[in-house]
Parts: sequence; C-alpha cells; structure tokens
Amino acid sequence: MPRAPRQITATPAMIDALRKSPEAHKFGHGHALILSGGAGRTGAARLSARGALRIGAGLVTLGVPGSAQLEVAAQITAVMLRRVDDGNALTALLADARLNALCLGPGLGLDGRAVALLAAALGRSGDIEGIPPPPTPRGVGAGVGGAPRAVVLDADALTILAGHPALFAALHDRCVLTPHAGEFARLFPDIAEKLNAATKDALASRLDATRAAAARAGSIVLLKGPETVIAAPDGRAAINSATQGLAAPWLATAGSGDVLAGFVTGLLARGFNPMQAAETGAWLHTECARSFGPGLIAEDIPEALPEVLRSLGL
Ligand SMILES: NC(=O)C1=CN([C@@H]2O[C@H](COP(=O)(O)OP(=O)(O)OC[C@H]3O[C@@H](n4cnc5c(N)ncnc54)[C@H](O)[C@@H]3O)[C@@H](O)[C@H]2O)[C@@H](O)CC1
Ligand SMILES: Nc1ncnc2c1ncn2[C@@H]1O[C@H](COP(=O)(O)OP(=O)(O)O)[C@@H](O)[C@H]1O
Repeated sequence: MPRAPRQITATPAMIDALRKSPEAHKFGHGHALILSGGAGRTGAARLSARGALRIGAGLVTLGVPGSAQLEVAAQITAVMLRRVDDGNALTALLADARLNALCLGPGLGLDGRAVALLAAALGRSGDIEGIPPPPTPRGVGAGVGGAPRAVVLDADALTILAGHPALFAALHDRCVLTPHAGEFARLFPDIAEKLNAATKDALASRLDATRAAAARAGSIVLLKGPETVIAAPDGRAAINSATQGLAAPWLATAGSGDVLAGFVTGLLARGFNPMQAAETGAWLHTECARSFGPGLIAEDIPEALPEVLRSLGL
C-alpha cells in the first residue's frame, strides 16, 4: 500500500533549504545549462533560464545553435550563452562537471539536433540509431562524484522520448519529467488511457497514473495542472494544489510551464534532490502566480519570486 501523498505547504525545512549560505561563491550554488532551439524559437528556453537564475542557481547558461546566437545575445544579460550546435558540442561542454543541472525541452524542437542533444544529456549518444558516436570524454553524463547529472525534461524533450525507446531507457533517478496532460498522454499512452477511463476520484486517479509513470521511467514525474502531482519511482508522492482558496488561474498562459522547468533546474543546480526540487519548484511557481495576481504572463513569474522569497523571511 503506497504512502499517502504529501500536500505541499510551506514547512520550515522547505524554507530553510532555500536559504543561501553567506560564505558561498557563485559556483557553490551550481551552474545550470538550458538547451535552446533555433532562431525564432528561443523564448521558451530564455524563460526557463530566467527562472533558474531567479531561484538561485549561481550561474545559468543557454546552449544555443549558431543560427540563434545573435537573437539570444540581444535578449540576455546575467544569463550566459554558449554555442551548442550538436550532440558532440554538448558532450564536450559536459566535460565541465561544474555544469551540474541541465534542462532540455522548452523550445528545443524535434529535429535531429534536439534528439542528439537529448542523447548526449543522458550519456547515450553512441548507441542511438542514426547518431554517430562522439569521442566521449571520461565522466560525461556524470555529475559531481560520479552520480548522473540532474536533468529536467519538459515539452519537446518529452515528445522526443515518446518516439525513442532507447532514450526512454536511459532515464535515471536524477531526471525530472514535467509533462502537461497532453505530453503525459504522448509519453505514457496506456497509463493515460486508464486515467481517462477511471471512474474513481479524479485526483486519486492522477496520483495512481503519475506513480505508475514514475515507476516506469525510473525518474521523478511531475504531472502539471491546477493540481500538480509529483511522484518518485519508489512511490513517494506529493500534490501541489492551486484550486479553491489557492487557485492560480492566471498560470494558464503560454510559457508558464517553461518557467517551472527553469525553477526546478535552478533548484537542482543548487543541490536540491530531484523530488525536493520538483516539490519546491511547483510550490514557488504557484506562490509567484498568487503573489502577482491577475494579468500575469510568463515573464512575470520569475520577477515575482524575490517578493515571495522575502515574504518567507529569506
Ligand atoms: N514563449 C514561448 O516561446 C513558448 C514556447 N512554447 C514551446 O512550444 C513548443 C510546443 O509546446 P506546446 O505545449 O504548446 O504544445 P505541444 O506540442 O505539447 O502540444 C499541445 C497539444 O497537447 C494538447 N494538450 C492536452 N492537454 C494539454 C494541457 N494540459 N496543456 C497543454 N496542451 C495540452 C493540446 O490540445 C495541444 O493539441 C514547446 O517547445 C514549448 O516549449 C510553449 O511553452 C509556449 C510558450
Ligand atoms: N488553471 C490552472 N490553475 C493553476 N495552474 C495552472 C492552470 N493551468 C495551467 N497551470 C500551470 O501552468 C503551467 C502550464 O505549463 P504548460 O502546460 O507546460 O505550458 P507552456 O508549455 O505554455 O509553458 C503548469 O505549471 C500548470 O500546472
């Protein structure tokens, strides 16, 4: 019998974990790398990057193809930029173990480059059909201390996973998958079918479905919605409610999920474990929306974070 899910509320431990050590320098707070798609499609990754930076990652870099370099450079200041044209370039970049959290999906696209980047991020470039094996430096795919690197997979990365079983098989317990209902159905069609056919309480069914998905993926799964359900492969689960008195309807706006992916990535860079990063990211995301209120668009979510953090006494 799985344990009851945790209803996410602000606990002293959650707030404490967000505090920054007064002695640490920027590398002590981690370095997040967000991979972007090509020119004209970079907004989503920039939203993620802004979210990762605001939530406290010490450094945030956008990895962009050459075609998008000028566009992105014109739009960013504190966020940094590296050219990442293909899987080999990402593999080379990941030789730097200080890049400790990755985010792939927002605006990434579904082309060959996107597939190769996902393969490189999961340390599997060499055995994906059609992708030439790159010279793999030692330690690639591994984070500090040999543990796999933390990876957030959202949007297009989830669509790619649905079509590439070998990549799905490379998922691990430091991956956080953040599907909306449409992406969930694409990635776990049989589980979604059962969910749609369920006659019992809708939230209980979403909980069962998210647990089943996490167990299959061997990763954290965060199923987005007004009630966001988060589950770990071992059955631990949590619910972040944005309904009734906690409603945050203005979150239903283009790009808000991209910011959430950035929040989770930033927390992973800071050293949060994947379940803790998913829970804390989802909670702060809705806190930002409630704090900002009506008229919220995706850009406002990271900008609302300082006020939310201040109100928590940080
Ligand atoms: N400002 C930007 O640059 C933005 C870029 N975006 C990017 O656009 C690409 C496509 O992402 P989308 O999510 O729009 O589209 P998807 O390619 O995921 O497809 C959306 C489809 O899923 C269905 N669906 C079912 N349940 C849904 C749910 N709960 N929420 C949303 N759709 C649901 C919709 O009806 C729709 O047909 C991604 O790369 C994404 O990151 C979006 O995130 C929006 C903002
Ligand atoms: N009605 C709602 N109430 C509260 N939160 C919502 C609502 N609709 C969407 N959200 C939240 O907004 C975000 C939308 O993410 P997503 O669907 O991926 O959008 P996008 O792809 O445009 O970024 C998720 O975090 C989801 O939980």
